Amino acid sequence: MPRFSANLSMLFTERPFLERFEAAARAGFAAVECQFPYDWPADEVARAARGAGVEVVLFNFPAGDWAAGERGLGCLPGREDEFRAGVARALEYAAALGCTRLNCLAGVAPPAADAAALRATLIGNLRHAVDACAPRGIDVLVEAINTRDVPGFFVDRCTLAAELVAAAARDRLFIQYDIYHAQVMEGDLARSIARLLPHIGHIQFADNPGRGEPGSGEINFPWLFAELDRLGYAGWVGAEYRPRGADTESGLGWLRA
Ligand SMILES: O=C(O)[C@H](O)C(=O)CO
Ligand SMILES: [Mg+2]
Repeated sequence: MPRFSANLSMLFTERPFLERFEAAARAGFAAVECQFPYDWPADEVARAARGAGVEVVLFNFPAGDWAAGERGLGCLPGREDEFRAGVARALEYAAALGCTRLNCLAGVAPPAADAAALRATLIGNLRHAVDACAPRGIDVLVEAINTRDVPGFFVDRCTLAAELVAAAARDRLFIQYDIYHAQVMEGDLARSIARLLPHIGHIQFADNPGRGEPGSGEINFPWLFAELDRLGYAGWVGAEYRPRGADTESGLGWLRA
């Protein structure tokens, strides 16, 4: 069985953020991740994780003005200083939390932007992030997000994420393979995971359609989880879905199974 982590930005949201760590531990998770911890002081987040006895395995670099529709700064020309400040902030949280993986969201391509300029900006930012993170023992990830949910997201396929990882040419830079986004955009999950496996540093999942828990849609998760074992994937697999019921616990049948 893969090693599962609970994404606390989507699971256990029936509780305040700092209480979700304990809830995840009680439900059987040894590890948690989140999208953005920055609304809470790093020492309070660290205390919650320590108190619950869970490892914090992943979160994202700051991603710009979320309320205004921004979904990452990685590919945005002219925003490099802000991206770098975000890397520094993420590193402070990572140190407090003992977290060794940080995910870069590329962002939404501005209308009529030059794709070559966006790509060059993203590669430069990924190199900067790795150069800042690797000496601290932290891996950097880049994730593909589907453009049905986030129209215009620059890195829309895992194949593109893989190309960017190769182009940036840095050790400790990996793909964050989100099974939900990959199913929407590319399908053929097992073959694609097998092909990209040496470059995958973290996996996340939700079912499709609806981004619900395993069993709510079309993906055969028992088979796919067994396949991750068969392929020898040893990293974390993050549950990043919207629970269907009012409480997260009632939708954890897939974990018990
Ligand atoms: O939406 C996703 O799949 C990402 O993992 C994320 O953290 C964006 O908020
Ligand atoms: Mg994801």
